[in-house]
Amino acid sequence: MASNDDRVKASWRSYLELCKPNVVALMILTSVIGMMLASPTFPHWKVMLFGNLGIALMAASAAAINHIVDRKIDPIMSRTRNRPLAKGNVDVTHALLFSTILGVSGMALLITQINALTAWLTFASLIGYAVVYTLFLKRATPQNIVIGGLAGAAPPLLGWTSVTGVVEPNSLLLVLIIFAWTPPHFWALAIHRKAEYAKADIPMLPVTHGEAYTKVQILLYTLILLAISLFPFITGMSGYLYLGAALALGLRFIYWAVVMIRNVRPHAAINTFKYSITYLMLLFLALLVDHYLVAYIGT
Ligand code: HEM
Ligand SMILES: CC(C)=CCC/C(C)=C/CC/C(C)=C/COP(=O)(O)OP(=O)(O)O
Repeated sequence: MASNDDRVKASWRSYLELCKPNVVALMILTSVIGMMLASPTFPHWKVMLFGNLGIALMAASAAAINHIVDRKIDPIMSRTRNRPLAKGNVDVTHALLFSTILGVSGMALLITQINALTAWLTFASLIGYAVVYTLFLKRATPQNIVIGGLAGAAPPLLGWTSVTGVVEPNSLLLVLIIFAWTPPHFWALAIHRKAEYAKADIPMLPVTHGEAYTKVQILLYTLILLAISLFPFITGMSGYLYLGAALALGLRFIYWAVVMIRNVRPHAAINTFKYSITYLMLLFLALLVDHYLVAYIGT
């Protein structure tokens, strides 16, 4: 029999799971880097702490709403059937309350400690993901994740505006990178999980247009991504170290897209999905290292 302690731990874990912590962690890495690139000096500790905390709370709130909206389809797919609401470990009322607490405290932090622009842009991202994508687009069109991807791509912009209070062109470049990255990131997983999405009646691209078509789309987006990822170098935001990293990481992504199209390797789709996460992490770290290296060498 489970002890009281086990039950408490299980419920903590369930609430943590509602936040999609790994996804939010990578988002926060991109918002931290957005903050650091926004100014030549290191951002004020208050902006770093309250800005990222506010953005993380709002993203986690959106993730919890996603769990609530998807509670009927999550039990159908093996990847999601153990989620807290799908399993009944957390009920809708508690999840809604939890999401509201996260969202309201995130918004309060951003408005009082950061600035109104960042707060409202973050709120727009929350609505974009939790309502526009999850409630409508996900069930309506195979272009769901392309349009919905804009919400997930926002964190570097949110980090940037936390520091500057204004939307600047370079911050939009970072958004564009994640926007172009999202289709290959997600469609690789969707190919791997095609049968489950079909079973749940969700019109993901591999279900509606087939695997071969989706793989070509992935290749096209990885080519676009490689091109877009060079913009920070072209505009002078980053230097040669970043250029080298963007080229190497981008070519590796294209390699995986081609491996998928050639259909000669088992597990190519899931490996491409895993690589997409490594790609984004390393690309943003390269932006960061380059930024401080250039500043250091320049002094
Ligand atoms: C609309 C846009 C996006 C869609 C549809 C999408 C979809 C997904 C899905 C279905 C998973 C699998 C989750 C699981 O197995 O539990 C996943 C995992 C992941 N995604 Fe995304 N994603 C999107 C945007 C992003 C963004 C913007 C980031 C970060 C900047 C991100 C980072 C991750 C990470 C780190 C994982 C691994 C999670 C884990 O291992 O627990 N995703 N994504
Ligand atoms: C405020 C802000 C920055 C908001 C962004 C919030 C956020 C956590 C976006 C995550 C994107 C994501 C994991 C989409 C997958 O949803 P899915 O429903 O297709 O995947 P699932 O089946 O794994 O739930």
